[in-house]
Amino acid sequence: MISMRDLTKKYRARTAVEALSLEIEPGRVTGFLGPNGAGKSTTMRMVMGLDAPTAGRALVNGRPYAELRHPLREAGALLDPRSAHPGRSARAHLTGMARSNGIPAARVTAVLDTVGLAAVADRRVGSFSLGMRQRLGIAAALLGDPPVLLLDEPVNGLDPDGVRWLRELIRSLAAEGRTVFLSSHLMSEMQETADHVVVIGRGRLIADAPVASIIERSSANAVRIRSPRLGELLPHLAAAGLTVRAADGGGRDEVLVLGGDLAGIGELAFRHRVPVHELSQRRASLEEAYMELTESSVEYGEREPA
Ligand SMILES: Nc1ncnc2c1ncn2[C@@H]1O[C@H](COP(=O)(O)OP(=O)(O)OP(=O)(O)O)[C@@H](O)[C@H]1O
Repeated sequence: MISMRDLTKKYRARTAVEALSLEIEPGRVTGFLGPNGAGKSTTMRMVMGLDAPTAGRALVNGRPYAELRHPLREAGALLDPRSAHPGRSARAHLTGMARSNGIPAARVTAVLDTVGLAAVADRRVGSFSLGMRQRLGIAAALLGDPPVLLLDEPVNGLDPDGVRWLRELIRSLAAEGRTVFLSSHLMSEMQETADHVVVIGRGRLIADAPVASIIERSSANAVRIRSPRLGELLPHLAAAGLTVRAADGGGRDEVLVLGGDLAGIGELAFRHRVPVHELSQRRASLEEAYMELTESSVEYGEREPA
């Protein structure tokens, strides 16, 4: 379990993280989302005791990270895949960590196997690709078999097989009852992996809710309706207070109806004797829901021309 209470970090005049209060629960994958510069890495660094909060606090299993007796056995993190020394082998890197944390050497072999680096364990880390470094960072996070895991952009650099492997690993870690806190900019991957998401923008909390309810609330949920006499139906939809917009990639005989449900719209068409050739639910994606939530808090990057 990770708890944050009014967690705040200021860099001179800039507030990177502002009064975040959150409980990251065990037994599920919590995705951590936000635009570039929103404060995700800073938050994770404060949880792991690498940055001191300006105000508030972050607790891991009820205590500040710095006060944990066996930190690697309580929380593991992948924060920077470049943190391993390039001149050392993967095995030497992990063995050093295990030794200084009282972790049995057998764990090194076990985690190298888990992340698929057993065959290259004795090669210098400097010769590793980004994906291999990510795997090594994940091995380091898993080394102490901790109940809490923080992974900052772990998908970066992984090939499609690697992405899939990581998704399954993350899901199984949460299924074992661990707390998994994961940041990523890949929304489709997050939708597949996370049970719950925390969204921040400009350091402030925007949403803290199950993935399903974040998607449910999106205005991109709609009913697609196709009819050869669509023109007759449109005034009735408007009279029922429903908004209509062009269907993405659809023809002139179809529209998306916002704010209604399948049954109601089907019955409306039936009452007015308008034939319907298609009536289907269009579900929003996490990406669409996320875009709406963060629209006003994007600081960096391109904007749509006005
Ligand atoms: N050491 C530092 N000194 C000054 N400002 C910093 C420092 N570290 C982070 N910041 C600022 O704090 C803000 C939050 O940065 P952070 O890296 O936590 O965001 P992020 O959500 O992880 O972004 P990204 O998605 O781009 O990785 C940014 O405006 C950043 O410039």
